[in-house]
Amino acid sequence: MNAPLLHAAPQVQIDGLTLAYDKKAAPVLRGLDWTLKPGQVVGLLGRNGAGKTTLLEALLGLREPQSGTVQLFGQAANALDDAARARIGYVPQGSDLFENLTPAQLLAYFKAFYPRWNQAKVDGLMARWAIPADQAIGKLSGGQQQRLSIIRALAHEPDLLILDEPVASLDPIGRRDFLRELVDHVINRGTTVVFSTHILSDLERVAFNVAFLKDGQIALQSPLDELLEQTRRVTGEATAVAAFAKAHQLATLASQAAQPGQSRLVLRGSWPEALPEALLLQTVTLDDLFEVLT
Ligand SMILES: Nc1ncnc2c1ncn2[C@@H]1O[C@H](COP(=O)(O)OP(=O)(O)OP(=O)(O)O)[C@@H](O)[C@H]1O
Repeated sequence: MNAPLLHAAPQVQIDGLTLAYDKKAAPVLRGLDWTLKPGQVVGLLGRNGAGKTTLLEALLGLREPQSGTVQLFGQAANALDDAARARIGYVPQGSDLFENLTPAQLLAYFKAFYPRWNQAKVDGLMARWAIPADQAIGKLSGGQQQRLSIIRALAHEPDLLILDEPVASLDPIGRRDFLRELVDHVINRGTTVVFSTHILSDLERVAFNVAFLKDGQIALQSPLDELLEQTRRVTGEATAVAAFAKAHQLATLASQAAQPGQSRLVLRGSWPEALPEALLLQTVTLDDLFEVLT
């Protein structure tokens, strides 16, 4: 997997994004800041209704925020020129395909818009994923439509690929094939990828970074390995846990239910070699992190 070019100019730069559907209710996105560098692969995590789709649509300039700015490749997301637009691939959560066209007609239509269209890749994926080229899209199964949407998004070899729950209606074989395509041919050529999913095991296979969306903001973004390495659940007598966290400057990610007089904290930081015997330290999984950070 390519290392992200962390010194390079960001491909996505979001500053102070606030977006509400209903002016009377709390906004879905609340002053959100987010930066994606070229080659970064980020899994976007959040509970149902947290605002992942809203964020991805705003990122693509498809939703007008109340305040804040979104820049893609240094241009305003809602006023991209054609060259910048051609560098983006998007697989939306629902099908946005023209139901009366056939897959062959749809792909021929999109081919005309993209200078960098890889027909060999399209033909290969259409055959491998067994999509009937000449049947109306409306008559394909949900999984077949999702595969077609993925082929359409990959065909022009985008530099920025936005995937909103791309595997939701794929069977296990389809998911495995898609993840393999993503790792072997998309991530390896340095594409910046944002991938929202609720299937955490998929994310562990693909995403180098994870970003947690909570209360309308990116609560935390980190390389996944680093985050798992740095985080432990610590249980013990409340004052001893607090003193330990303070002494080693560990950040509290969450406080969980414990026996009276005890506390159980999820702490993040760099851990000392020698650990006090009175405290119980446990490693955490991505599922645990999802629970405490979303
Ligand atoms: N078009 C819309 N009009 C009004 N409210 C909307 C609209 N789209 C989404 N919402 C609301 O905004 C909030 C965020 O929705 P969004 O679809 O962005 O969440 P999500 O994190 O993608 O959820 P899920 O994991 O269920 O797909 C929800 O409360 C939802 O009801």
